[in-house]
Amino acid sequence: MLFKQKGILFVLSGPSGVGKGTVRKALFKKDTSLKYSTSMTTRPMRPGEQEGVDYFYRSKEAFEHMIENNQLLEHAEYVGNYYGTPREYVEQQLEEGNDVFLEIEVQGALQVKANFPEGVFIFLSPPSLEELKNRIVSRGTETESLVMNRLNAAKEEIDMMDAYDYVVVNDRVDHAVENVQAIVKSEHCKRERVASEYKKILEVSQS
Ligand SMILES: Nc1nc2c(ncn2[C@@H]2O[C@H](COP(=O)(O)OP(=O)(O)O)[C@@H](O)[C@H]2O)c(=O)[nH]1
Ligand SMILES: Nc1ncnc2c1ncn2[C@@H]1O[C@H](COP(=O)(O)OP(=O)(O)O)[C@@H](O)[C@H]1O
Repeated sequence: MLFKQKGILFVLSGPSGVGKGTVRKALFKKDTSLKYSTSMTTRPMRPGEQEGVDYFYRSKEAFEHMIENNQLLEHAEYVGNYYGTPREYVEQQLEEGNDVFLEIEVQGALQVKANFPEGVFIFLSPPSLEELKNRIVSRGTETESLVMNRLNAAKEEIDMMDAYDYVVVNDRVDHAVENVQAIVKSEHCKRERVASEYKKILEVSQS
């Protein structure tokens, strides 16, 4: 009997401004075996962003239609906009044996954990709240009141750290990327071991 292994779902999450996007982009330059799931959002496109690359940009109505039709694996309202993960791409890639990588905020990660407890959940943490504030301000994409909203959300999100399998501190981008790569490698080794034990049991039971 042929034993086909499913892919692993990796979820990178953490507060806004911690560097999730930066770390994910640097990781994808080094690791081409992971499939990135592009999210859908109702927030306006920022300069330099592209439809289908950074996000799928949709109206509130179109997004709500996706929710009603159960076409999102998870979704969250974050600082006044919707963000969500299209279900079909993720399920199809995992079924084909490909590893899928999500980069999402904390409420969404907790929903994915409820539906996919076998996923691997990584919390990207700032070295300090002070440094988090510096990063949000220096990125220059938010007004002062939005910076405060994001920092307040961050404090609540940091309290959720215990629900994750791993915590990676984003002190330096290259360190954080190496740590995420080490997690990916180690999860592969674990799954390989489990698969080879499973194969042995199948062989014994069929002989
Ligand atoms: N739940 C959920 N959060 C998402 C998704 N895509 C992006 N996010 C998160 O939504 C938050 C806001 O994203 P964005 O407006 O692009 O700002 P930035 O990531 O802080 O530059 C970030 O924490 C993202 O990681 C998604 O599909 N689902
Ligand atoms: N390790 C790091 N050290 C210093 N600045 C960083 C680091 N990681 C990310 N940044 C900067 O912090 C800001 C927020 O990063 P970003 O990737 O947009 O965060 P997120 O996707 O979590 O909201 C950006 O200006 C980015 O260049």
